[in-house]
Amino acid sequence: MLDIVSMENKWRDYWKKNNVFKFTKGDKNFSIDTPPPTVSGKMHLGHAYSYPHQDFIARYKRMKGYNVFYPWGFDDNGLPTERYVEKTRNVTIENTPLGDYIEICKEESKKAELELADAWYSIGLSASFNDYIDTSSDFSMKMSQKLFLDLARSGRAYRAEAPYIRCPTCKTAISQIEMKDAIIDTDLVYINFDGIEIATTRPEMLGACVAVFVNPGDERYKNIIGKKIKVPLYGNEVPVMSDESIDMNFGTGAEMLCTFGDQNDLELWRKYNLDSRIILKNDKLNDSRYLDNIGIKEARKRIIEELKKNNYIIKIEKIKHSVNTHERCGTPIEIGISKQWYIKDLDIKKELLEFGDKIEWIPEYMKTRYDNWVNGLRWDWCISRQRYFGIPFPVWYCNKCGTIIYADEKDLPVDPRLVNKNIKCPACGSDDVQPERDVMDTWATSSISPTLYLTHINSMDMYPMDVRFQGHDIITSWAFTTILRSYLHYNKIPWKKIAISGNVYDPFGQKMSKSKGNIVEPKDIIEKYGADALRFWGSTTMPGENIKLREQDLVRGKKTVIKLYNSLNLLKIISGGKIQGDINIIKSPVNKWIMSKYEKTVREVTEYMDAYEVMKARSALDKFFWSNYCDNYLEIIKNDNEEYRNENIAVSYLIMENVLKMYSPIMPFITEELYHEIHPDSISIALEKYPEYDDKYLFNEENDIDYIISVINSIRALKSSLKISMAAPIDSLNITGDSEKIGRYGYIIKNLMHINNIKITSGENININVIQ
Ligand SMILES: Nc1ncnc2c1ncn2[C@@H]1O[C@H](COP(=O)(O)OP(=O)(O)OP(=O)(O)O)[C@@H](O)[C@H]1O
Repeated sequence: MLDIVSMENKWRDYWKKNNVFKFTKGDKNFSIDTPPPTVSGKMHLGHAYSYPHQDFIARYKRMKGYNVFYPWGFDDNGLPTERYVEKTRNVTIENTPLGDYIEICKEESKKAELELADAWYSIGLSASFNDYIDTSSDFSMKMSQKLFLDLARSGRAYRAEAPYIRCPTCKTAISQIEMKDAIIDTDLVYINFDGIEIATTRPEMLGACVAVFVNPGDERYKNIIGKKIKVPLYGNEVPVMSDESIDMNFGTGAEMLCTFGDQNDLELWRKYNLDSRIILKNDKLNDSRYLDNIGIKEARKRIIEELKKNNYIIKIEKIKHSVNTHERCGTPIEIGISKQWYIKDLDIKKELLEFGDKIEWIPEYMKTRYDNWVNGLRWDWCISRQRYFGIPFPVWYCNKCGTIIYADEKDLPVDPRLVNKNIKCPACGSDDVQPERDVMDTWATSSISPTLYLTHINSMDMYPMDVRFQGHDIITSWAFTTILRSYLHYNKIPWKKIAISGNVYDPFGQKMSKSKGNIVEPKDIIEKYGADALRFWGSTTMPGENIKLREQDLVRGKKTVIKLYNSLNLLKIISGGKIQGDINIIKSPVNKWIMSKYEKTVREVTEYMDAYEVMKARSALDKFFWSNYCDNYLEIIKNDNEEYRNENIAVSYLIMENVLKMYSPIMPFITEELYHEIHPDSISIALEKYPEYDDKYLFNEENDIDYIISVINSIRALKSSLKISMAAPIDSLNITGDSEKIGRYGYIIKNLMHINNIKITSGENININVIQ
C-alpha cells in the first residue's frame, strides 16, 4: 500500500538535504520573479493554488535543459507586517520606543518567515528556500535606498506639499494603488445655500467650501453661473461655477466644492485653481467656529445640528453611495494637504503603455487591466508613509535653510531616525538638521524585486528576467510599479513575460487573504489527499481563472497518484521485475500504435507547456495515460503473444518513465518515488531530460488499432450490459465490421476480451452479438 504522507515527507527531506534545486548559472538560464508573500499571517489555499503555477514552469524548464533561477523572498516591511506583529506581540508604537518597535518587528517577522517557508516548501515548490531574500534586510534596504537616491537625483522622486490620500484608520498617506471602490450607506443632506438647494454627503466639510458647481447644460442653474452665493453658517461668499463633470441627476445637480471632500473636489480645485480652506488635518476637523479638533463623525453630527437649528436643512435622504476606501482596512479615504514624497509618473503614461505592449501577457486579456490603470492614473505615486517598520528615506532636512540633505551612497543602508550622525547641511553648513521620519511604501521596495533577486546572486546581466508570476489582484500595484521602476531605472522591461494566476475565493465569494483572515490552511488537505493532489487541483484551471476549492479535483489528483503507482506495479508483474528488450525495431502493431499515440502526446503536452497552458497539457497527458496506456495498452500486453514479450516490456517501461517525467512538474512527489524505482541511481526526476517528440515512432498501424479498440469497447459495453466481468470468457462472438482489420488483429480482441471464437461479418458499423 502506498503511504502518501510518508512518501511525500521522504522526498521533501531528500530534496532539501541534497540541494537538488540549487541554481548554477550557465549559458541557458531561465529566471523567475517570484512573488514575495507579505509576512502578515499564515499561508493559505490561495497560495497553494497559485504558487504551483510557477513551479510547474520552473520544473518544466529545468527538464528542458535550462538553469532555472527560481528565487524565494518575503515582503516583510510595511503596514501588513506591522499589523501582524502588533497583534502577535501585543505592542503598539505608542507604548514602544521606535528602535525597540523595529527590532520586535524584525524578530517576529524572522520567526514567522521560518514557519512560512516550511509551509510553502510543503507543497513541493522547487524554489531557493535556503537562500531567500526579505525586503526589510540590510541588503534590500541598501538597494531600495540607492535606487531612491537615483530617482531623487534625476528629479523623478520629489517631495511636495500637495493634496494627498490619507487613511484615517491606518493614519498614513496611501497611494491610488491602495484604493478600492466600495458602496456605503450614508445620508444625503439637502441644504439651502442662499436660495439654491445643494445636496451633500459631507456636510461637516461646509466650512471648507470654496465654490458651488453645476453642469453648464443644467437649465435650472443657467442664470446663476458666475454669481456669488453665501455659504450657510459660515457666511463667506463663493462663486457658482460650471463643469461638464457635474452629474445633473445626483441630488439637486448643484454641488459644493470643499477642500477636500473627495477626489472630484480635488480635480476641480486643480483645474480651476481655486482657493483653499483647510479644516481637516490628520483626521480632525477644526474650523475655529463650530468644530474644535473633533473627529469626522462627531463633526458631521454637530454641523447637521447647527444647520437644523438655523433652518438650513431641507431634507435628509438615506442613500447608497460609492466611495474610495483603503483596500487594506475598508475605511473611506480622506484627502489632505501635507508634505509627501512622490515618484513622478503622470507624464510618462505613453511610455508605460508601450512597455506593457513589449511584455507578453499570459493570458493576453489581463493586459487590459494594466492599460486601463495607466490610462486612469490621476496622481503621481505617493511613496511616503507615516508608519514605522519600513525602508527609511535616506534623507535629512536642514532646519535653517530647508535644504534636503541626501545620505552618501557609501553610508547605505542608513536609518536617519535612529542613527545620530554628524550631518551638516551642504548648503549653509548648519548642523541643525532633522531626519525624515516617514518610511517608504512597501511597493517602493517590492517593485524592484527583479533587481533585488538578481543583485543577490550578482547577476544583473540576466535582466530582464524571463517571467513574473502573480495574481491578477495586484496587476495595478505590483506589476504596474515594477514596470514603472524598470522603465525609470534601466529603460528596459523587467521581464519578457508576465503570467497571471486567478484567485481562490472563500465560500462567500471573497478573495482568500491572510489579512482578511478568511483562510484555509493547506496542511489538512495535504494530510488527507497529499501535496500532489493539491497541486493537481492547481492544474485544473486556465491561466487567470478564479476558483473555489473543489474537492472532486483533489479526489482526481489522488486517484492519479494511485493509478501511477498501480501501473508501475503492474509493469513489474508483467516484466517479472526485469527491464529488457529494446525499441530499435518495433514489430508489434500494438506497440506501433501506442508509440504513435505517445509521440503525439509528447508533442501536444510540450506545446501546451511552452504556452504555459498547464491545464491543457495535463488533460492531454491524462487522456493518454488513463485511456490509451492503462485501459488498453497495459491490458492488451498483459495477455499478448509471447513473441512480443521483450518488445512489450521495453516499450511499456519507456512510456511509463516518460509519462512520469511529463507528470512530474505537476506531481513531483509520486513521480520522484516511481522514477527512483525504475532508475535508483537518478539524483532526481526533476533533473532528468524532458521527453522529446520523435516522428520516427509514428506508424500507420495507429488507425488500425484505434479501430480494434473501438471493437473492444463495444465488447466491453456488451459484457457490462450482460452484467459479466471483463475477465469472464465468452465462447463465440459474432463481430460485424471491417472484416479485413478484424481478421488481421482478431488475436488482440480474443486475448484481451477472453473470447474463444470470433465469427466475422462484413458491415459498415460495428455490431457485436454472442453466438449461443
Ligand atoms: N486567494 C488567493 N488566490 C490566489 N493567489 C493568491 C491569493 N492570495 C494571495 N495570492 C497570491 O500570493 C502572492 C502573495 O500574496 P500575499 O502574501 O500578499 O497574500 P495575501 O493573502 O493576499 O496577503 P495579504 O492579505 O497580507 O494581502 C501574490 O502573487 C498573490 O496574488
